Amino acid sequence: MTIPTAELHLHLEGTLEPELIYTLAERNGVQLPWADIDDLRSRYDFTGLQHFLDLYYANMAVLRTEEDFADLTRAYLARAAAGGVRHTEVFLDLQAHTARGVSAEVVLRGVSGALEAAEGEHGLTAGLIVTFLRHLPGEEATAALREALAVDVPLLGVGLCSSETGSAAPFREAFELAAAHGLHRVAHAGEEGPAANVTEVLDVLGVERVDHGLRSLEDDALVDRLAAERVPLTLCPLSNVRLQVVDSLEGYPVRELMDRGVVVTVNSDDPAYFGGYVDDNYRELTAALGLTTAELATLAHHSAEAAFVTPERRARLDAEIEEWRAAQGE
Ligand SMILES: Nc1ncnc2[nH]cnc12
Ligand SMILES: [Zn+2]
Repeated sequence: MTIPTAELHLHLEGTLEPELIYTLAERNGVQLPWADIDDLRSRYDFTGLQHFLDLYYANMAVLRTEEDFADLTRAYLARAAAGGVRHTEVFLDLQAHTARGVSAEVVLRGVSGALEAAEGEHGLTAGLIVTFLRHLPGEEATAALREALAVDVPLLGVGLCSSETGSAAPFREAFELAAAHGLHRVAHAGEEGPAANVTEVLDVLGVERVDHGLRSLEDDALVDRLAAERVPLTLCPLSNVRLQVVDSLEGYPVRELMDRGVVVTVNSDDPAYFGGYVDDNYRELTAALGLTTAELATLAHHSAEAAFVTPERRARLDAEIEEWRAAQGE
């Protein structure tokens, strides 16, 4: 039985599998620049974040209609549920679609409709986090949030992702607008960028969780702060290997961060690109580091603690994790 968990760092567009890219390209009459699906797959050998992002944004060209976004979301939810995900908070790069002429309404209705059906179909609760693109100007993030707020779909929060270059300060206004609307706030930082980027998103954007945050380890005082304030890090082990942020899972510092009191969680980031969904991340990390049942249960409990859910929902997830632990016989 796979470990029950919340998934808190998952880019919906990063679940776009090569097969679905080809299906949607055919459905929408989009000409792909690859010879065939194997040619596309052969390009998934990334030298770093920007190399990956270039392909990730290019592949989004096949997503055009509300049905496309609903199909993508349903495919992810079915795979996630099969892999033990009980609650998911899905990132959506809205600006990457509106920039291509797909309306916010088409995107948000397709995704949100599928997320709302997940509880009935899979017993899986889900929320939607609109992620701002850091390589674009801050005012465009604010405008994207206003567009999203004008569509009648429930939003859980906002995030910040894409290339980790430049200051996050231009996004302060967008994050303040989000806070004023009662939305949760997260941001990618300390993935390829330095520990100072983590401090910046905490202090300038007021984020409640940090996505990746691995390079926080370069600043002892920051690690102590994350632990003291119980600011969770949403780690993505397979992503970090595939984007060459770390050399291998054998040296992955998840145990070190747990031992130092940091609320670390395990997530998949862009599973269609990085060789695995969240259950694959748990399994490969366990194989590499020899994680015990108790350590795995702690990681899963961290995901419940870090999730933006009601105390009742959290308690149900914690109880499922304890049932899983008991079933392991340790
Ligand atoms: N790993 C990642 N880092 C930053 N932005 C992203 N967008 C999708 N995946 C990302
Ligand atoms: Zn990410």
